Amino acid sequence: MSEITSSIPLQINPDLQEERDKASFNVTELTHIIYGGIEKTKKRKRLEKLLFSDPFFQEYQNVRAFGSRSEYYAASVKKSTKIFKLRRQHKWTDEEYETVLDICHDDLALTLHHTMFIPALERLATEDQKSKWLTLAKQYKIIGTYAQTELGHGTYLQGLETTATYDPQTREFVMNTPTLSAMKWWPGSLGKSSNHALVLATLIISGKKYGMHPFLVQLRSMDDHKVLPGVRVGDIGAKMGGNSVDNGYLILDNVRIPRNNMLMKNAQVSPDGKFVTRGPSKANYATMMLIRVQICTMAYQVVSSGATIGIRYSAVRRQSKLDPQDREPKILEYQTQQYKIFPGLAMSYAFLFASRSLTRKYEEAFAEIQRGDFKSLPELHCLSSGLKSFCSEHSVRQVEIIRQSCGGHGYLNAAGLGMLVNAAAPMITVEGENTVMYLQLARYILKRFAGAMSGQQLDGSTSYLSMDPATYVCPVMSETDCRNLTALCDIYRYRSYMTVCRVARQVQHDMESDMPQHVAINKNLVDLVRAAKAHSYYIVVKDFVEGVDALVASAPVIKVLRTLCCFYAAHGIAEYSGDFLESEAVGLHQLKWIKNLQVSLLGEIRPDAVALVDAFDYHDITLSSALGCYDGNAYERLFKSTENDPMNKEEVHPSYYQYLKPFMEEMNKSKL
Ligand SMILES: CCCCC/C=C\C/C=C\C/C=C\C/C=C\C/C=C\CCCCC(=O)SCCNC(=O)CCNC(=O)[C@H](O)C(C)(C)COP(=O)(O)OP(=O)(O)OC[C@H]1O[C@@H](n2cnc3c(N)ncnc32)[C@H](O)[C@@H]1OP(=O)(O)O
Ligand SMILES: Cc1cc2nc3c(=O)[nH]c(=O)nc-3n(C[C@H](O)[C@H](O)[C@H](O)COP(=O)(O)OP(=O)(O)OC[C@H]3O[C@@H](n4cnc5c(N)ncnc54)[C@H](O)[C@@H]3O)c2cc1C
Repeated sequence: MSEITSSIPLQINPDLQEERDKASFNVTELTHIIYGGIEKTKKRKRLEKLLFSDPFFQEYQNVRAFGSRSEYYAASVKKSTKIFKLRRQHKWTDEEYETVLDICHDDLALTLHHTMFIPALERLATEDQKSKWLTLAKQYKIIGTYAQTELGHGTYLQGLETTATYDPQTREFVMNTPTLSAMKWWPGSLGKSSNHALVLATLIISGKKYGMHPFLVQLRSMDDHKVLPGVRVGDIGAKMGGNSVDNGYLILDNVRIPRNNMLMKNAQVSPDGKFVTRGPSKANYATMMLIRVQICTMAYQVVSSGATIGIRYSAVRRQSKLDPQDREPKILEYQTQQYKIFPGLAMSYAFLFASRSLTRKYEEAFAEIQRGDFKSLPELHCLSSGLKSFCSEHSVRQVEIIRQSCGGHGYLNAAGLGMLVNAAAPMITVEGENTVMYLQLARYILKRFAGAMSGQQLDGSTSYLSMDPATYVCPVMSETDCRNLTALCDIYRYRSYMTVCRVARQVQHDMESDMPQHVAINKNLVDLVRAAKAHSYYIVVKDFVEGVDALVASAPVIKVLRTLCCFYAAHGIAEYSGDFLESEAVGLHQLKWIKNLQVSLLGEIRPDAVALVDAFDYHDITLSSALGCYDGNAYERLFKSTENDPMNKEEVHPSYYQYLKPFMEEMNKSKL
């Protein structure tokens, strides 16, 4: 017993080293592909070194694990301000700053300032307004948030109740929260951190409503951070996760702001109260679309960090017996363990390619929109809505499966998986609740399908809806065909086509039976979401296949990525086999072959599993997991983590003197 210490061995756990030694490809080459080239990887490493040479970043992990809510929030404010100062000091570009946020985990108290406040100013303010407000925001001379959601409404933006009433006498807007349900509720960094908020409110001029518009409202004094007259603001309370962020409430009572505080890029109110719009009516929704695109990248980061922890731990954990003559095997040897974790590994690479492709499309469309050309907006809105929902839903579910696959230790905070699931869970809700976003996509698909039926030539992500289904023959004719990525992609495309076609016909049939449109739609909502999911799955598989096909890389890297891509596609068909059979994208024979392939691919991925997660190259501090550390010394790190546990500070806990001791004394004296 005396040999048991909590020090961490210097060497890599031999079980993990053994895995690294048998990798079939060069891990560094794949890391460069993931980060977009050698230079970017080097830059990230330099930034990591700079940040983590400061002991604060290590100490922060302890506060996060063991501190009170208030201590965690304070440490997170400190972390945010440290990063802001480093940014100024080192003159980081936006890209370098984004890299730093990725390295740091997205749990900064002031995160909304960067993720939403600044992008909203960039998208919604006029050039004059930008030169004032954006400059101040970028220099951290004001700290802001994006206050849209209310207690009564988050999804239905037309139902927002906060009002901005124009007063032409004083040339001001009067901001009001008319009811309890109108109070802003949820905005991040609102409760305690921000001194300004971009408040989304219904514009009223001379008693007439003009829809939702953005207004910049100062909330707190710039001298002492005290709340300004007419403003009530506070934190909404502890959440399942993300407790470093002060999501807040806000009540405005006749708060007057100058006319110029309405962000007027898309619509203007003249001094005498005339309302003029420019561009499409949804132009003020622009910031949400950006974040939806970013959530796909976050989903990649979430699932790839979960897979890293699960796979490294499974390579060092030994349990039970496979061969009765042999020692206990690594749990990674069990086929069932591989079946729990490898879908998350394959999904990581699928989402890497899908989020990259979506980001590229977003950047192209954004450049067009800046030039006043809005033609790509509907396609981009629907693509980003669908992929945001798909990637968040699948990544959160998969990380929870990985957490369960780590047995009891997966339940400890020190494992990092529970925290990851809880921090990532809101991706399903924020920036448009997933079902609602799938329905936005479904609405678009139905319109495009109707267009295709009337002979329109479609382009973009829905172009396949012009296909003639009669020409479809399942491209998998034999077991070997199942490895053909194009064939697998065709199966997804046809499944999507048939799912869309079925629901479109049903809606049309219901409407022709004299059902009002809204009744017909509501009667088919479940199938509409199914169609949006089938379409999104097809897009992700297509992006993965096309991404791998376009790669310029060594043969071993291409081979391992093709294997993962094949597994990702085969696994999806096996998991949703009912849908694929129902749509006749595959028959029973093909399904059997694809299921067999899926299982045999587990064994092919197995030797490269650790190398494939090493390629994500997450720093130990970023991963923040005793189970997933690079050196594989999971038990030592778990034991070490107990040193910081305040419960272990005293040999005898104060509660003993307060409660247990008197209780024991009473029990011992008792005659019963
Ligand atoms: C180891 C490495 C580290 C790993 C760890 C990594 C990360 C850390 C771990 C975890 C972190 C992960 C997650 C973090 C969690 C939280 C995230 C943090 C911050 C996020 C901030 C969140 C901020 C917010 O939520 S802000 C509020 C967002 N609110 C919404 O999104 C509201 C949703 N509602 C709407 O958008 C709309 O109401 C609507 C549903 C679209 C309906 O709108 P409506 O006006 O009613 O329109 P209608 O349906 O009638 O449609 C009309 C028409 O318009 C078209 N339309 C709609 N929207 C748009 C648009 N945006 N652009 C273009 N066109 C649009 C629509 O299609 C219709 O068109 P048509 O008429 O059919 O042609
Ligand atoms: C961690 C976190 C951070 C946030 N940060 C911000 C922020 O910074 N700023 C901000 O403004 N907001 C923020 N929000 C709010 C967030 O944007 C909303 O919660 C989100 O848009 C969902 O809206 P809701 O809460 O009104 O959900 P609801 O719309 O009430 O959803 C409840 C249920 O109703 C269903 N439903 C609703 N409408 C329909 C429909 N039309 N068809 C079918 N089903 C429907 C949904 O599918 C869901 O199942 C945050 C939320 C969270 C959890």
